[in-house]
Amino acid sequence: MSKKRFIGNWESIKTHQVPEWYDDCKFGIFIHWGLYSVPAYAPHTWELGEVDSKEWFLDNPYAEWYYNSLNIGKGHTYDHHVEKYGRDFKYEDFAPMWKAENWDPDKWAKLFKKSGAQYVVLTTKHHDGFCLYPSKYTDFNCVKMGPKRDITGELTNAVRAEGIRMGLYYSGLIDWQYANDPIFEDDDLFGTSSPTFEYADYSYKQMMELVDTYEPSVFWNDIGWPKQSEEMMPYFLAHYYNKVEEGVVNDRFNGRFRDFLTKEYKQGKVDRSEKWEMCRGMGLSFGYNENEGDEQIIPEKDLISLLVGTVANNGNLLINVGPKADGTIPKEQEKRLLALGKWLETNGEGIYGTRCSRRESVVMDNDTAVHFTAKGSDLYVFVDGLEEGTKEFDIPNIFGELTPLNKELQTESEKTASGTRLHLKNYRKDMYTLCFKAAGQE
Ligand SMILES: C[C@@H]1N[C@H](CN)[C@@H](O)[C@H](O)[C@@H]1O
Repeated sequence: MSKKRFIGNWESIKTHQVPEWYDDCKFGIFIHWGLYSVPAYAPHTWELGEVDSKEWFLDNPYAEWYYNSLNIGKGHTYDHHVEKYGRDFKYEDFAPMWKAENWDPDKWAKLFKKSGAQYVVLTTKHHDGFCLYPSKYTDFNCVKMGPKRDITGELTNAVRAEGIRMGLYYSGLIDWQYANDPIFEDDDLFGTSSPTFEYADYSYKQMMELVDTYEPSVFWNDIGWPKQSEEMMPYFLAHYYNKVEEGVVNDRFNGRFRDFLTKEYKQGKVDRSEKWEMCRGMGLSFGYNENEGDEQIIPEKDLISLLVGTVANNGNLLINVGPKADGTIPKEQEKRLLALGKWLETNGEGIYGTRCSRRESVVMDNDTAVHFTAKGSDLYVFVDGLEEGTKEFDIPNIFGELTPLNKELQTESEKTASGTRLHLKNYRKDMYTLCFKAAGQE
């Protein structure tokens, strides 16, 4: 079949279909790495959405917002900066300190492979405006200074060599090299961000050079798109889809278009009728935060539950890693990725390549949950949140044999008036969420 061609108008763009791969893959890894990884500091305060934006920005837990936390001139991060680096030390002064001296992109790619991730999304330019690729339009980039390497290029090659798709994040509306009024609340995000035609032109040209140079499978725009160039959006999207046939974009293009909806932590309206993706840090931050160790980040059990609950409701999970400035991934984050990968080795059949079941998730009275996925006529039943040593568990409205994907698990199924009672002989909590195949029962 000849390749579909798009032209730069909304009528053409709106014929774009979400490619199967994005529905099949279920799990990706976000990477926030940049100058903010040098100070690697934020207070461990709230999860996004827990407090209103006025409180949020004063003690921002996002370590990748270090620049703004200095710009507002108060709060924990500002006080920490003055004490450790001095009042006159500018954010840009971190650039020569970022060496990435221990960075081995192949090692990262192999870890991502072991985690079971099917795609990666790397920050190519976050809000601070520092580019993790040799942009033709600014020298404020990681080849001209700091690591003096094409981080995006090297990681793209390493990730693709492992058969994983590469996506790119770009901060479309905020670039503190073009507009850096301090942001004290959400309204400032959209009211004062990058108000010039100059920036609109700059960002359009950077997004095009990213597409042409790296041909990313995912173009993950953030915050929004400059109003001054909104009418250029269809041209960008047509160019992107013509260049990257299986490319997808998220929903952060001023609400004008999307291939998938996004949730960030618990923020964002999604429903299972449309493809969506949930992103979050392993802790409260995307960028590495020295205040987030093993105790402050999501436990393996909850990360696996998050994946299952997201996939069962038509979502992908994009879990973030925040590497250290030297290029190593914090041990506690690596541990979570390996736990995910080990669980997926056993239970991935009920995750990858599945679609939403016609059955919706059920929360049981003892706080356990039953989630469903489907693959053709086969149903996969996930039992989540069992206590250590649980001996039996009732699954409503499913009748017949339930075969555990975890071959270590010894079970017996007993038909009851309302469904199936599972007798679990040796459930251990390190088995995490259990998955059973109910052949032909979707
Ligand atoms: C994925 C996250 N998106 C938010 C904007 N909603 C950013 O402000 C944050 O730093 C991170 O990149």
